[in-house]
Amino acid sequence: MSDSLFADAIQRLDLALKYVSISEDAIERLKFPKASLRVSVPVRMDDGSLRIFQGFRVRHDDTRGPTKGGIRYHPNVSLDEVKSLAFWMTFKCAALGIPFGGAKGGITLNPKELSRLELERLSRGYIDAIADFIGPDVDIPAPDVYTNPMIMGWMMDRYSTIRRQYTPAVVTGKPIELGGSLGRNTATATGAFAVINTMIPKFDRRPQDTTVAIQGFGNAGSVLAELLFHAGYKVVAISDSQGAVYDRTGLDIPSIRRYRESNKEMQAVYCQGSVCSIVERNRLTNAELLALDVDILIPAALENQITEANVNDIMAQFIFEVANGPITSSADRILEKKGIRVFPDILVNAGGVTVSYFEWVQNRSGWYWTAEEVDRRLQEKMIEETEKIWKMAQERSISMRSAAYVHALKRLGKSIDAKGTRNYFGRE
Ligand SMILES: NC(=O)C1=CN([C@@H]2O[C@H](COP(=O)(O)OP(=O)(O)OC[C@H]3O[C@@H](n4cnc5c(N)ncnc54)[C@H](OP(=O)(O)O)[C@@H]3O)[C@@H](O)[C@H]2O)C=CC1
Ligand SMILES: O=C(O)CCC(=O)C(=O)O
Repeated sequence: MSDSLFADAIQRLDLALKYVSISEDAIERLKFPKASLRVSVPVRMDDGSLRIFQGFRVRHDDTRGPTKGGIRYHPNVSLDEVKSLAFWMTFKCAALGIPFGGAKGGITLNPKELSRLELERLSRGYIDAIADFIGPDVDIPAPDVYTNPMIMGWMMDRYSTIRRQYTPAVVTGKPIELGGSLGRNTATATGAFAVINTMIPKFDRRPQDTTVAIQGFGNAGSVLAELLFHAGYKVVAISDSQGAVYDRTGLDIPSIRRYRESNKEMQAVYCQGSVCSIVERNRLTNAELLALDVDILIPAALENQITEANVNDIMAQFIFEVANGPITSSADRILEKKGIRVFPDILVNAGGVTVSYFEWVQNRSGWYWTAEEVDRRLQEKMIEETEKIWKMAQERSISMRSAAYVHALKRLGKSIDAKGTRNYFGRE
């Protein structure tokens, strides 16, 4: 296996190309990001010192529209990671039929070590550094790991100041008061829940007989855990960066979420209460959670969690990828051979970007939708595209991942070819 995440991501493209005929030019184009920006962001810290942070923004492909993708604050952020995340965004938007290309951004840091004011200065400084690279018709950021609506609000405000124009459509996932969409904060989980509810009955399973383990209890994982709980699924294990907790009779997810919410320190940006300090019994490591004998495993934290090293420990029958890239391509091949059904990130977690698209449409039109309208359109989109991908997987006897890539590639290939080779590649 290659040690580069991007090289590994490209392997998914190569695999899907066996099942779809698109022009060589289009394929070549998709193997390289359109543009990558690396910036230094100087931040005056509360103690008066100056720290320089490394930031990135990568635009992978804009054939189908302005590029779109979140911004991550994490110690492991690198150009390789951001390129891969941008690549997946291109395929996610195409798989869902959203008129956007793919992008991603990030800053390398542990945001939990910064005060709220330091975070605000960092977020505004990042926008100062990338302002010429983004825009409502060019590239539109959103939240990802360890970023949230408050940070998106600061970013939108800073961009508007630079442009001397109120520009809500430059960023999505904003606070409602600054033009955010109802339903964006829960959209990733709601979309994943729609995929699970569409797929699980096809295997003659009922929620009440189905056990679930979820790695990651943030925006995506915690909301999804609660949706599954209310639908009758037995959520037996959850985790965060501190470790996992397990109860084979099922965890009371709403109480855990309520406890965390009520104990958030008022000034803290990141929730301080780990699930491990809330549920004190049956502690596990994250590695042990992945190996639990459950029906459904949901990685909802970071990439590269299931690799060749631990793939043979996996006992779940279904894996729904809420995180981006949680399974390496070599582990994926082994899971397929073992008959474990994997539902891919570019479909399962696409609810987030779908409602981001709705937010952008609302910002552009100045007409704001009700929560019911957002939810109705999200459900419609997620179920329709899940069914199309499932049908293709059945008809061609291929994995859901390959089917999702083929589905996306067909849309991408048509758009790339429609542009014409002369225009696109500068040929005479
Ligand atoms: N937010 C969105 O709209 C979308 C997110 N995604 C993807 O979903 C995944 C999660 O994102 P999101 O929920 O927004 O992020 P959050 O920042 O809200 O939450 C991240 C969660 O992952 C936990 N975590 C961090 N490191 C580890 C680790 N090493 N092992 C286990 N858990 C860990 C965190 O724990 P702790 O609280 O202890 O720090 C936290 O519970 C990411 O892959 C992201 O790219 C995909 C589409 C859209
Ligand atoms: O909402 C968006 O625009 C992008 C969300 C995101 O980063 C993702 O889907 O991975």
